[in-house]
Amino acid sequence: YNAVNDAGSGVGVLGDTKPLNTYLSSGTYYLYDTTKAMTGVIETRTAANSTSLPGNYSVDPDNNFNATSQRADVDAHYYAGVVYDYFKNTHNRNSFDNRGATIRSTVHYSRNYNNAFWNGAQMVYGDGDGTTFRALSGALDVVAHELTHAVTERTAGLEYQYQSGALNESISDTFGVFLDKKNYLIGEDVYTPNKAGDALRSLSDPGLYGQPDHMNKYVNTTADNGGVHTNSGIPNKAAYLTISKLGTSVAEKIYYRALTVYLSPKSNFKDARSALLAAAADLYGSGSTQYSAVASAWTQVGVN
Ligand SMILES: O=C(O)[C@H](CCc1ccccc1)CC1(C(=O)N[C@@H](Cc2c[nH]c3ccccc23)C(=O)O)CCCC1
Ligand SMILES: [Zn+2]
Repeated sequence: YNAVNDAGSGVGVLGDTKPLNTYLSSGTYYLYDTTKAMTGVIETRTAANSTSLPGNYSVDPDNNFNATSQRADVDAHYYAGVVYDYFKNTHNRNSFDNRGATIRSTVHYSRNYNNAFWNGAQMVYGDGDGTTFRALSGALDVVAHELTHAVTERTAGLEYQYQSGALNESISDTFGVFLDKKNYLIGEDVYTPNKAGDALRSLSDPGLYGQPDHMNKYVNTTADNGGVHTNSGIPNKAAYLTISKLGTSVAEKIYYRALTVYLSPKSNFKDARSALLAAAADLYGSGSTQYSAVASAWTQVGVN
């Protein structure tokens, strides 16, 4: 039972090779990363197209996870490590609970499953049907979105309905953009694999994918827990305006402080404006250009 950490390698959903932190035990390599300063580990499992969780560990005989069937496993494991490192290195947060909790992912959930989710205990990813989605763990912004739900649950605890739910959604999309800096899109790497240039959501132009970008376009509905994936367009637009003005390294400090110090379960969009302003004032002063950029962003989306 020689349990040592091994520098494995794997091929991801987009066919790219990447290093993997694996674990050798009794001649088998596991997607089980013990290299982080956690009490827990980062572990990746497969549901093997069933819906039973957490499923069995993803394993390989030679530490080269390069089978097509392993691509979703590779990216879920690798990107979970990237997101762990982001919260630790950028915000000094040790896993989603700030106490080094194990980060567990399960891939190959169900059959042709065009979605992903955090179920309160772990991340779960479908393989997609190959038309609407390819394996959803293949997108860093999706993995960051899901793990940020866990952080939000342990901090602000934003109730997943109506405005607090849309805010919860927007926080996850915003940290998705903090991690996946190449653009202001969500899910573009895994959405409609046969169609280039589109995405699930756009923070810079929420209207592109049917989301409101101003309070006067707020959608009153009971569907989707009160339209949490629709009305997130409004705080998403404010986040875009803030990030494009201040840059990621300033914006992410303001957002993280608002999330962990000022937001609470029933916070609405107006409370979010106040929370972000309070965070900006703490970090840069109430007369700062950072403070006025946040104020301007929320005024532009009709939240004063
Ligand atoms: O984490 C979330 O907010 C979404 C969780 C959705 C879910 C909730 C409860 C049980 C199962 C699934 C998953 C993601 C999401 O935004 N899903 C949207 C859009 C979407 C994805 N696949 C779909 C298939 C049909 C309709 C909508 C969708 C949704 O479920 O609305 C986040 C990033 C990408 C996937
Ligand atoms: Zn979400």
